[in-house]
Amino acid sequence: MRTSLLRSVESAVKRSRSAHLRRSFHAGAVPERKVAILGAAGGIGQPLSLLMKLNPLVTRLALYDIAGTPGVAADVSHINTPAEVAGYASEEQLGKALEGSDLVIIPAGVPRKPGMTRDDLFNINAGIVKSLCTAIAKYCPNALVNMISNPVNSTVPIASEVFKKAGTYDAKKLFGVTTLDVVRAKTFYAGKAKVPVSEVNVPVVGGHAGITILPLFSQATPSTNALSEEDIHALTKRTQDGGTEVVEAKAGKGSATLSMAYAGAVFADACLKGLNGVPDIVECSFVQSTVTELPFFASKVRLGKNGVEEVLGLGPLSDFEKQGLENLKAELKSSIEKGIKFAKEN
Ligand SMILES: NC(=O)c1ccc[n+]([C@@H]2O[C@H](COP(=O)([O-])OP(=O)(O)OC[C@H]3O[C@@H](n4cnc5c(N)ncnc54)[C@H](O)[C@@H]3O)[C@@H](O)[C@H]2O)c1
Ligand SMILES: O=C(O)C[C@H](O)C(=O)O
Repeated sequence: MRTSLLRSVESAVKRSRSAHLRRSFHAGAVPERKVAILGAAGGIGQPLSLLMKLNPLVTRLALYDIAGTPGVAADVSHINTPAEVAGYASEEQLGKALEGSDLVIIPAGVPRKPGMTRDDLFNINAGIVKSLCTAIAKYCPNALVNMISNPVNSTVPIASEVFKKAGTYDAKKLFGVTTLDVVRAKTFYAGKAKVPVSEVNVPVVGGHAGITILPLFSQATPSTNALSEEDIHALTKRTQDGGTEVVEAKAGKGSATLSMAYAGAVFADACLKGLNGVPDIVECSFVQSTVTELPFFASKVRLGKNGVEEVLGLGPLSDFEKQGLENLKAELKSSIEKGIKFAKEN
């Protein structure tokens, strides 16, 4: 009788201890994180919402769009992962969607059709980004912002100006998402160099349009002697034209959505890990920078508890890359200035 009583007390104590350990582990090691996706019902937004619902670091997922959000939110919410999903479907609900967010991902805006440049999207997307960033400044001024909407070379400067005007700008928290360029460079390099794609790393610097996209294949790992100069030039061109390759293949039905959702989810996961204090999280991103004379530039960035912890330098460049760097500066400078001018005048 006594032994059975003792056993049941012991097991109750054990249960309570392990419940306590579980609670303190959740409270201490994995903080609650709210992620908002603006443009969640779009070509990128939908698969990105799915991928963020699968991310164990996300506690709450706010899906906002001007059309189609209830369906996407209901659909994604049925997936049996912990993140709680809520849909927000009109401008009046934008504040609720943003409140308490740690990370806001913006894939809102129009995509390219064949024959267009990313800059051709400026007239429509600049206004969309400006109004969304005005709301971010109001409702979640401390959130990290992952800008996907094109032209990234201009939308990131627009966001910085909107935040400056609102008095909330923190350069450490604003990121242009260029991860898709890295994803492409890794894939194309692995195919050509015949190395396992999962082991490949290639930094991509500069910006996110045409020749402003500069993959640094001289720093690619695993390194190889198997590639000729001609191969490197062709890989560079293919990476720079990767977006156009998809736009043409989709023949008027938009631009990259699935690979972009993957890239966006990879970058968002890196941001969340940085926020949670995971050390040595490094990704390329278009951020405020002193790496060159340009005020914004994509390079490797170390992510931390406040967003950007360190903007890393370019490392040694080949002569071909040095030339590419000089060639991209004029276009990137003018796209940055165009964004700043728009935000100052509107
Ligand atoms: N950074 C990159 O590497 C990268 C890659 C691919 C696409 N993009 C860009 O991402 C953007 C979206 O592409 P997509 O294929 O998903 O387009 P899409 O048209 O399929 O979806 C865009 C969504 O944005 C929504 N939207 C429009 N105005 C809005 C507003 N004010 N607030 C909230 N939502 C709004 C639309 O309703 C739509 O659901 C485009 O600008 C595209 O060029 C960037
Ligand atoms: O090419 C586009 O217009 C979309 C995006 O920027 C991409 O690189 O795929």
